[in-house]
Amino acid sequence: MLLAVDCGNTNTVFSIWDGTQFIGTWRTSTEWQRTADQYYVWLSTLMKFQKVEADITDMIISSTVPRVVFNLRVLADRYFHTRPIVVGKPECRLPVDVRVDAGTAVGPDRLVNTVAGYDLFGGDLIVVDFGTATTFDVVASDGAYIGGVIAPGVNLSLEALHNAAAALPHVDISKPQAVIGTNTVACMQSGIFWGYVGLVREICARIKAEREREMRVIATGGLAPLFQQAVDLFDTYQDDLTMHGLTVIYNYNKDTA
Ligand SMILES: Nc1ncnc2c1ncn2[C@@H]1O[C@H](COP(=O)(O)OP(=O)(O)O)[C@@H](O)[C@H]1O
Ligand SMILES: CC(C)(COP(=O)(O)O)[C@@H](O)C(=O)NCCC(=O)O
Ligand SMILES: [K+]
Repeated sequence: MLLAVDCGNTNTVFSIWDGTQFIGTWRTSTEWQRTADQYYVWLSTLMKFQKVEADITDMIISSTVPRVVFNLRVLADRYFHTRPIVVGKPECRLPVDVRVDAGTAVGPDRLVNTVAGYDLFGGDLIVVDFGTATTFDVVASDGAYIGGVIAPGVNLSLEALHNAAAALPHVDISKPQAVIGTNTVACMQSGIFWGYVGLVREICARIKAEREREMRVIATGGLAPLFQQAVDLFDTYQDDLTMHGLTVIYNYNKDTA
């Protein structure tokens, strides 16, 4: 079975794919110091607890944090006796083209999102990923990744306000009742929530205008549901988009090995 690992700047997600479906998914915070032994104790404990029986024989990794890959490689070698496929490394082939400026190291999560989006929906897509950063990945009609947009993440923006201004508290994001806030927390939530709605609308509209075509907008990532339920910004919300992309890339590399 396949262990797929999606490591973002905030969270790392492990999923086990039995060839047909994901039979277990677990999330931990991203810490590059975590060792292979620590990962294994954590993972095997949760698997036992949820009675997930899996003979892991293969592993694929996408990591936006280069430093964590070393210990994940040790995990693969020591506990699963396999060499992982690492997205972004030359030996990992992608089923789509990447058409960006020479020398650009595109975030592997964005490449995986592109592959997943194209596999599920075909071309002419905008994938919006609400992670630590909010990324927009533009997928051409032939499935190629042709660039995109990187904006500060929702929680990052709230943290920045709190860190930079002495009188602004730490607040969690939620949809405010009104645009005009009548207390500090409501004012901050309004600025970030409605500011983000505007950001997503404007960027998607400009991408479509630049491409001179209609494009499907897919949302994924931790905070996508908040925006999905609150306003009409996306055509589709796809919770496990990145994980799906990892299985597609894994199969592609196996088939063309
Ligand atoms: N269900 C949730 N509700 C609220 N915040 C969440 C939820 N899931 C994730 N987040 C927050 O959203 C941000 C993005 O999370 P995630 O998509 O895991 O980021 P990354 O892939 O960059 O690690 C983080 O700040 C995280 O704490
Ligand atoms: C933009 C990102 C920080 C997003 O990471 P995430 O929010 O998923 O942790 C990541 O994709 C990255 O480090 N990209 C490298 C630069 C690029 O994609 O062009
Ligand atoms: K991500």
